[in-house]
Amino acid sequence: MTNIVELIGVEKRYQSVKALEPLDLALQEGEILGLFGHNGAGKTTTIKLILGLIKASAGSVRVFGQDPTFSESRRERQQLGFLQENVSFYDQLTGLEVLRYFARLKGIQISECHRLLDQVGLKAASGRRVKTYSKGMRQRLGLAQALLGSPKLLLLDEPTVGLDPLATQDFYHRIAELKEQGCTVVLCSHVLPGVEKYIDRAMIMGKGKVLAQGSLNDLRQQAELPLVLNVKGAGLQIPESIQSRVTVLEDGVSMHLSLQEKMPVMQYMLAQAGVTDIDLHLPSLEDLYTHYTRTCVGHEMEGVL
Ligand SMILES: Nc1ncnc2c1ncn2[C@@H]1O[C@H](COP(=O)(O)OP(=O)(O)OP(=O)(O)O)[C@@H](O)[C@H]1O
Repeated sequence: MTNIVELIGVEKRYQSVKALEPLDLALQEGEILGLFGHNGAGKTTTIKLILGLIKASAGSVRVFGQDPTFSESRRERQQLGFLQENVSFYDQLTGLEVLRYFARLKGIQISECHRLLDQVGLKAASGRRVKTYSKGMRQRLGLAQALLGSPKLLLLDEPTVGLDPLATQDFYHRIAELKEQGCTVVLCSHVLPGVEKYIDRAMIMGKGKVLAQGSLNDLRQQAELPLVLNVKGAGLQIPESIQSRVTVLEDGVSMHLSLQEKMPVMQYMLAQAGVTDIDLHLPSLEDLYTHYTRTCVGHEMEGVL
C-alpha cells in the first residue's frame, strides 16, 4: 500500500534555530495521527512541510507520492484540507460568502458550501456576517473550509480550540466518518482529553525531536507506567508480590500494577467472595504525554525563569 504521507530523515532549520531533528513518518490511507508536543516542539513545522509551504533543510517529503513544494503538485493539493491554528476570515463577509470564496479558490462546486455549513451546524447563521460569529462558530467555519472538496488528507492544527464539549464530540465523530471514507488525518492538539479514542497513533514531540510514536498500547508498553486497579469489598486478600504497591482505602484497596500483572491479579481478586466492585484505570494519553515530555518541559521552564 502506498503511503499518503512519507517523511524520511526530514530536518528543518530556520537560520540558527533547529526546528526539526531528522524525522521519519509514514501515514497510510485512513490513518489518524495525533501530533502532540509543547509550544515550539515542531508540530506546525511538520504540518507546513507536509503542506509544501516550506522546504525541508534535509531529507525527503512525499505527499500522495509527490514533493508537495513542486508547483506541478497542484492536483495533489486539491485533495488536501487544512485548518490552521487561530483561523481568521474576512469579517465583513457572511459565512456562506467566505466558504464560496474558498470553494472558488479550490475549484470546487459552490453547491457543496450549503451542505458543509449544515454539517458543521452553521446553516442558520450562514447569511450572517462573520464579525457577528462567536469563537466556536468561526472555528466551525474553518472546519467547513478544511472539508471542502472531500479531502483525502486533512491537516488540523488545534481544531477544537473554542468548541464547546458537545461541538468537540460532534467534530470527532465527523473525523471518524471521514476516516471510514479513507481520509487520512493529522491532528495537532494541546487538548488531550477526548482525543485518544479517535486516533490510531500518537506522535509526541519535544524540541524538534520525536520523543515517542505508536498506538496508545505501544506507548503504554514502552513507558511502563503503572495501571491502577481499585477493588471494593471486605476481607480482601492481596497477592504477596504486590503488597508494597497497595493503598488501603475505607471501602477497599487501590493497587499499582504492571501490564503483565493486570490479568493474574484481576483473576485473583475476582475469585474472592468479598469483592463488591472492581475498576481498572489504564494510563491515559495525558499520563503518557506527561511521562514523555517531562524532561523537555523542565528544560523549557528553566529557560523561562
Ligand atoms: N519562521 C520561523 N523563523 C524562525 N524560527 C521559527 C520559525 N517558525 C518556527 N520557528 C521555530 O521553530 C521551532 C518549532 O516551531 P513550531 O511552530 O513548529 O512549534 P509548534 O510545536 O507548532 O508550537 P506551538 O504549539 O506553540 O504552535 C520553535 O523554536 C520556533 O520558534
